[in-house]
Amino acid sequence: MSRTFGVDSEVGPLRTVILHRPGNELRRLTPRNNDKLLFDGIPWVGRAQDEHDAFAQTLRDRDVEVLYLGQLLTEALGDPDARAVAVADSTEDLRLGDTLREYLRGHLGSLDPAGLAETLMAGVRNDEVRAGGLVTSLLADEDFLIDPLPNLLFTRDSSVWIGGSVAVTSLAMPARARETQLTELIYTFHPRFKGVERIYDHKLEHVEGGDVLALGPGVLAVGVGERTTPAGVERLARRVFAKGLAHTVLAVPIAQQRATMHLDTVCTMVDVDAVLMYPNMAEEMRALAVTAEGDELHVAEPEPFLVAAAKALGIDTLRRIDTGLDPVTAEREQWDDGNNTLALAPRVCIAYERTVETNARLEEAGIEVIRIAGSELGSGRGGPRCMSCPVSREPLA
Ligand SMILES: NC(=O)NCCC[C@H](N)C(=O)O
Repeated sequence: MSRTFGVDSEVGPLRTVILHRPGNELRRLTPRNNDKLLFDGIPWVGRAQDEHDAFAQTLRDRDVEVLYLGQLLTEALGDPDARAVAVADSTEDLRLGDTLREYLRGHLGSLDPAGLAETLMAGVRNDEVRAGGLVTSLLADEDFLIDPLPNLLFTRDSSVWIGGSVAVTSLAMPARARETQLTELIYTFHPRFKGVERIYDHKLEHVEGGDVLALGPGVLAVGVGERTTPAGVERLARRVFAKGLAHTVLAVPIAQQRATMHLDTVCTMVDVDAVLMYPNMAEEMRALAVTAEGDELHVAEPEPFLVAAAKALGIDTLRRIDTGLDPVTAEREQWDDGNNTLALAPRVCIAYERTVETNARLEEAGIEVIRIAGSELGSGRGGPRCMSCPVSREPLA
């Protein structure tokens, strides 16, 4: 089946999506490194894989094509130029020193595409290579020479499609920064994506895909908080305006804390005119509407988010459905990613089964909720939207 690229809304029928089946990179998590690697616990990897397989099957059952990041990376690394970039980029770290860097470059260069892809994702421990030399001897056995990337699971954050162009993002947390080296490789070297216009790259100001919501054709909302920076949204706005990919970017300040790390942890769209929102924050959420004024940016005064969004979309109101039932349930279910739904089409979404009250609210509002298990997947603090990067959605009729 041939499908074109492009995403101009949150809810247009989903056609193609990139997921990452969790693998050995999750087996690197220990109680000593899980905080730094942005996981709340140590997932049972086999069960996480089962849950993820069921998620992927749910998508296929609804006629969504599922691409896997690991597979795309392996295929991209079939190109010798891609391998050279991958080896150079993954060994830049100043912790390595010259001797170890040279050794590692030789080691990585000897791997086949699948082996190299696996190593780039799962990382390399000091005791897994017999490098020799001073740095090797001084590092502990369990020190990573190349850090593992357990958050690859959250493909939403490391690239985002805006119209028919893709933005390789710039991730703020050191534990995730290298993920975008991999998405950059995929979009540069994979035959499927050759020639696609790229409007952002991983060396620019921080922007994370979980903060970018395509509210409707021509309208983006971008959360600015723990991850995406004010300078990041400014840069992204300039780029999308220059390419005619949007007429309005709503910059939405969100609390700089883990519970609300991305805009999609507090707000996702479930219909062309309805959002699921975390009620404990909904009242105070504001947006600054940014539009183009020649080559400059025009920034409007802050307005309530729902008001600014409805105006930009040219509709009377954006309906709000609340996470949870009371403030405490809302707080628990927001933490468990009840907010983080993935729309398959207007009024159809995937949600974690555990966020019982939120799912009931959605159904009361006429939204079909397809429930998936996420007891293990959830330990990385991300839900169905975080775990998916839509590459193609049908335009809204
Ligand atoms: N869009 C999202 O909210 N993604 C979830 C990212 C979770 C990951 N452990 C992180 O802290 O970045």
